[in-house]
Amino acid sequence: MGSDAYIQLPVIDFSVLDSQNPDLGVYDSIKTQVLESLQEYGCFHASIGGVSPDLQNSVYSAIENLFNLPTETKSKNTSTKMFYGYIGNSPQLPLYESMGIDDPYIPEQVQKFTNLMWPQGNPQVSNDIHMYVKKLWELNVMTKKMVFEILNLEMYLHEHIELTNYVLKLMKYRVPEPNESNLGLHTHADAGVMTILHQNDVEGLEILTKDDEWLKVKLSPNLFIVMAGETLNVWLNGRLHVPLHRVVMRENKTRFTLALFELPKHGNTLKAIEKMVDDEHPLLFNPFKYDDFIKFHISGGQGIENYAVKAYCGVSH
Ligand SMILES: O=C(O)CCC(=O)C(=O)O
Ligand SMILES: [Fe+2]
Repeated sequence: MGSDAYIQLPVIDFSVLDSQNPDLGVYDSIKTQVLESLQEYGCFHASIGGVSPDLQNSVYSAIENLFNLPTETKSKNTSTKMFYGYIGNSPQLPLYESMGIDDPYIPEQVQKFTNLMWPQGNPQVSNDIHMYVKKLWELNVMTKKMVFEILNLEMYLHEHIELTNYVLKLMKYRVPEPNESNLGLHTHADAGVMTILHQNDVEGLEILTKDDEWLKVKLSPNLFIVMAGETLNVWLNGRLHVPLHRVVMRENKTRFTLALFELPKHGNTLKAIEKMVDDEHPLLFNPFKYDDFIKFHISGGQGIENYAVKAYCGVSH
């Protein structure tokens, strides 16, 4: 399986905002591009400053080393979030392996993880991962701020920042055996708020467009993929497109990727921002408790085209 054509994702340059006095016109133009891309594709490619090729290489070589550790060691990686501790040898996804770090923008959290994996410690890797995550986190925060601003929801931003936290996921996809399917990760929409994704060296990510066409995402080592999740669309009452995507392994090479997920905190109720609901935009999702949704998700209650949140609380009109 797999697609042949590439998606032409918009490339948005955030690095111009790094200067002390960014031009307001430039800021506004980026904001518009962000919203339009998320409405049309549910994602875009972002170019950011501050991630040197050296940093990138050292983070990916650390990821490779991490996955080479014994399964017993890797299994020590747990998360307060369901699906974000160590996953490997899954019969449904035999090519896929992953580890997660909770709240990775806190240096001590990354250190806790590296100390668990390398009991003698590994400050270099811990620092590199933290530095890298900080950049991805800044990109996430900026994107969310821009989306709220352009939809005139500034006054709701702070409250919605408080509703979420973050997990960094490190992923490995092995090369399929000759008799195995090349599906690395099944079709899904990200259930959280927003995902910042990076594929380093080997392609594999594919996105279903609004026209129902599966297209490959081109490998761009210097660009990050920003993707909307279903929770963001619950808040915004469906203003964005949330893309279904999957991973297909077509190259004869092990694939490593990295993703920063912004997820609702446990215990929270998620619902549309009132201002986003009116005659023209009837309510699309019933308010729901995130923990109840997770239970539903684990029980495999997905259904409707792999949009798990929509399957759980979507309103039928
Ligand atoms: O590895 C990838 O490129 C995609 C991973 C992904 O979609 C996910 O973990 O939700
Ligand atoms: Fe995903």
